[in-house]
Amino acid sequence: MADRAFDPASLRIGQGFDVHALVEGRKLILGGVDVPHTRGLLGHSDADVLAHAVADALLGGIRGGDIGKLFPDTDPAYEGADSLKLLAAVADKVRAEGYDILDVDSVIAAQAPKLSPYRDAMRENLARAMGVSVENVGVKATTTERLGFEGREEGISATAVCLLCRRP
Ligand SMILES: Nc1ccn([C@@H]2O[C@H](COP(=O)(O)O)[C@@H](O)[C@H]2O)c(=O)n1
Ligand SMILES: C[C@@]1(CO)OP(=O)(O)OP(=O)(O)OC[C@H]1O
Repeated sequence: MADRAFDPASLRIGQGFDVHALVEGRKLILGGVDVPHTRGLLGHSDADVLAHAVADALLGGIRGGDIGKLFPDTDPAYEGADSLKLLAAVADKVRAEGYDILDVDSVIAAQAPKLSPYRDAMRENLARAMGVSVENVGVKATTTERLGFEGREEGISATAVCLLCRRP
């Protein structure tokens, strides 16, 4: 790391969190992956709770509000929107503000279905959307041991953190 000297004041962290309800008759899209399941997430967009949490983490890092401010859920333009495209637009905004995306990590809280088979595909989709290496994108999954709304399979939540660096 000796050759990677940087001004610590150029670093920013961001945190994002999102929840969507599980309902019948919707696809379950997580990190851009169409996960086979009996129910899917309800939302104005494709309700990709993971992509939304990551987008909000990026926006937190630049103190840029949140995705609801950028892409209002009252705007028909975002009805059924591909959330990876919204995430790509947010990543472009981060770079336009003078920041590079160094690292992103995330957790999905879902009692079901089993998500580990889709983890790497989600990482690849998120990385491509943000224009970063897949090595710099983490996705994890946890149940909540049947506790809370995720545990009762009423919904799925996701949380994400990111590290940004202002270009010199
Ligand atoms: N929807 C999920 C939830 C969990 N996993 C994987 O199972 C592991 C154990 O989960 P616990 O909640 O019992 O700690 C977890 O670390 C994940 O690898 C999963 O794939 N999909
Ligand atoms: C993604 C957006 C797009 O209108 O809508 P939803 O899919 O409803 O998702 P949510 O996280 O509730 O709000 C953010 C909105 O920007």
